[in-house]
Amino acid sequence: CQTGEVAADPQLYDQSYLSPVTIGNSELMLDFDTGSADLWCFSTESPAVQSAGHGLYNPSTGTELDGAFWDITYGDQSAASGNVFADKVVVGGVTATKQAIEAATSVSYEFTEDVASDGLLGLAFSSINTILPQPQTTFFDTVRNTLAKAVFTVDLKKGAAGSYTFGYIDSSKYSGAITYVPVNTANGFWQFTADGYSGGGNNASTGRGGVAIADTGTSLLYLPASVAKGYYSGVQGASFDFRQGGYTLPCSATPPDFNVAIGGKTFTVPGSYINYAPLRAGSSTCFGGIQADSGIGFSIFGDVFLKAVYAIFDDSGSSPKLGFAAQ
Ligand SMILES: CNCc1nccn1C
Repeated sequence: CQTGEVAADPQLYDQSYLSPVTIGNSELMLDFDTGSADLWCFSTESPAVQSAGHGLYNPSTGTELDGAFWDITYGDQSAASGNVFADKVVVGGVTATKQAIEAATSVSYEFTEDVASDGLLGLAFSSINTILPQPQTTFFDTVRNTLAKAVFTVDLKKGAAGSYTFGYIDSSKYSGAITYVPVNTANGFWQFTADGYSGGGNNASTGRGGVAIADTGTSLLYLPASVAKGYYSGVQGASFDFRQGGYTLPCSATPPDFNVAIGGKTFTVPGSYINYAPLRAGSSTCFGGIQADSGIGFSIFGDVFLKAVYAIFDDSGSSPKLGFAAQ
């Protein structure tokens, strides 16, 4: 029975968290993403103009899946595509002997520019894997029957290294009880229902909960427009900036804490997490860590929320569930 743990290293402003993964005989830094289900990486097949500065997977150690290809577009319209190989993947000591590796032959500029990241490791449900003609399993699904327990956990931190564990829950990483809620897998995400919100201006219109997904690959916390508006109504100098496409606030502000009720338990995001990052280096205006989820169709509990809790992604029972505990 396999268990393992791997570091989650924060990038600038906690924009993403990267973890070392051995693929074939390359060690790459991948962005673990519970909001998607493709394991893709820059490769020796990627055009040099797109892959400059990135670690590359060399498919010579793998076996090509003939006729298989993949093409993914994320919510922010970033995209990548390529072909597929089966190869050995090791994450924190947990080994998948034959994992589908999606080698990029084309990536959009968002990925080219993010030189610290060599690709993504999807941890959503394999039902949304983009490989055609036959979707393949995520790393977690590939190894889950070899794990001591079919779970992985997420312990992200603000401005410090956190960790992912596979196959076990680490009791040293949380305090109090774990609150579990059911997961709806219909859209392929770790989707749950938040009971309600409070904190901030008009107490962030408490009581209005909603459908949400837990997404380690998204930096911020996207909430119903009325909740986001209500929160910032209590923050001096905050406003919705159409040019920036979201709420901004003075970097000097100390925004109020924000509370989320899930499964009857309240989890608090410290206000400091919501003063997210300067619009550009040296700016005294910062982008807010809470934004409206308008047009998405559900709320996204990205890293701004996840770094305030210990999260358990549990597929060990008759149906998947999400656990949250105070860090
Ligand atoms: C889908 N989850 C995270 C995400 N959103 C935009 C890009 N990425 C990787």
